[in-house]
Amino acid sequence: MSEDFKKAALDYHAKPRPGKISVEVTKSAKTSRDLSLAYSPGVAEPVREIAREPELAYRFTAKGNLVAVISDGTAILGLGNLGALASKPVMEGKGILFKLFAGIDVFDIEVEAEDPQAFIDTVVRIHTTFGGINLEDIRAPECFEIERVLKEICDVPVFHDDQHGTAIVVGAGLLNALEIQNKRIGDIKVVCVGAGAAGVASVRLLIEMGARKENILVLDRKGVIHNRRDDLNQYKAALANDTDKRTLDDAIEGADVFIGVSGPDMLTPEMVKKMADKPIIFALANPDPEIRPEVAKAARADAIIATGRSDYPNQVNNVLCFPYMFRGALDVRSTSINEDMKLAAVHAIAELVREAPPQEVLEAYGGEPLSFGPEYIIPKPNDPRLLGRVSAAVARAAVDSGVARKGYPSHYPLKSLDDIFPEL
Ligand SMILES: NC(=O)C1=CN([C@@H]2O[C@H](COP(=O)(O)OP(=O)(O)OC[C@H]3O[C@@H](n4cnc5c(N)ncnc54)[C@H](OP(=O)(O)O)[C@@H]3O)[C@@H](O)[C@H]2O)C=CC1
Ligand SMILES: CC(=O)C(=O)O
Ligand SMILES: [Mg+2]
Repeated sequence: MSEDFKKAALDYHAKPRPGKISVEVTKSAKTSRDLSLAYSPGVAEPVREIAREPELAYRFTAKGNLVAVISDGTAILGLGNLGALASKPVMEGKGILFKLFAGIDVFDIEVEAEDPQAFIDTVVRIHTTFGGINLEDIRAPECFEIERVLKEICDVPVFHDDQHGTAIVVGAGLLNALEIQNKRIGDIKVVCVGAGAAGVASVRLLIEMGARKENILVLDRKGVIHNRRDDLNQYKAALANDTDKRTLDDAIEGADVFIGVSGPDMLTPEMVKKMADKPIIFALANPDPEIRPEVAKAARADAIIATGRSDYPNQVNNVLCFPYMFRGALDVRSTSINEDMKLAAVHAIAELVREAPPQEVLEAYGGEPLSFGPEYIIPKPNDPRLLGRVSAAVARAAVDSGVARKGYPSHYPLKSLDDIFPEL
């Protein structure tokens, strides 16, 4: 990042008021009658109703459109464990994306937790406030157990975005990239650098989508995860293969696909040159990818390249998923987010690039035409069609798989954010 850009980023966060998000009032509260309805004595009525029938919290409070974005700050982007408070700009950032793209209100919550159990206890104690829980930037392997336990206890959807949001968008981008490169998912050799939240979930989902475990080499800081290593946690061990390859340099030879969810500058031009014909390179570490697209492209003109950033083509980033995953889940009052809902999101996101994007998307990206191809394998984050398509696919899958407490919404598919609150 240039010094100018760093300063611009700090100014953006500081001015004209600190931070990126605020709370808004949704009802008139000007007159004494308004105040007597909003507060005392009128507020006692919904209190009594909710005490009698807890489901009525969805009718009388903001719960049904409110998501907690919760972190302990142990894996902030690719910056590492910088503590709960330092994660707040990212959590506020997720909050604005939830609001802008799916109309969902967010409280960002940064938890000072001495261990995973303390984090779990905190979330359990506050979860009733929310319609859904988005876990964010929690390091592996702790994140897996944290999510498992919270899913078991909480009766609202719990979703670790760095795991599943990332995996879903990787899956969608890869389906399209494979089609362009004329490769089949069951045949491809994959190298995934990063065996944390994003890496483990992405590899699991790719296997669910038809990739073969024996064709996937996963690496952590110590190199290739193979079945003669005795230092693997259970999540890494489940992805270990019987292989003699030990380093990224060994593993990348002949690979069709590189997925980077680790840290900056891991992949060298020499490694890219050793990949199979028509390679696919998803260098997704934030803020700095495993290889710069211009460097990868210079090494291999036939590569399709994606990053997690907004300043290059093909932004494979979980922002394409989490707002709409929660929109769909909230609108059918789903008790969880299951595999059917995830796969529905993969296909809904992937399919959007087959159709010409709306004019507003083209204008936001410099007016250049966008058509399905190596530089357009995944929708742009500001594509308004994501709201209708992805939330509808997720809601339908929730209803069909039996985790929804309400039927498929009669006001779906959503055409815009103006449609999200149907008349009661
Ligand atoms: N584009 C997107 O949408 C997203 C991108 N990401 C990015 O992916 C990265 C990982 O995030 P997340 O999974 O949440 O983090 P985790 O902390 O859960 O996992 C990080 C993983 O990367 C490995 N790793 C880190 N540095 C290296 C290295 N130098 N060589 C090899 N492996 C390395 C770690 O190895 P070890 O296990 O040995 O410690 C670990 O397995 C971050 O940069 C994040 O910004 C994450 C989510 C979404
Ligand atoms: C995008 C995101 O969630 C991350 O980099 O952690
Ligand atoms: Mg994250």
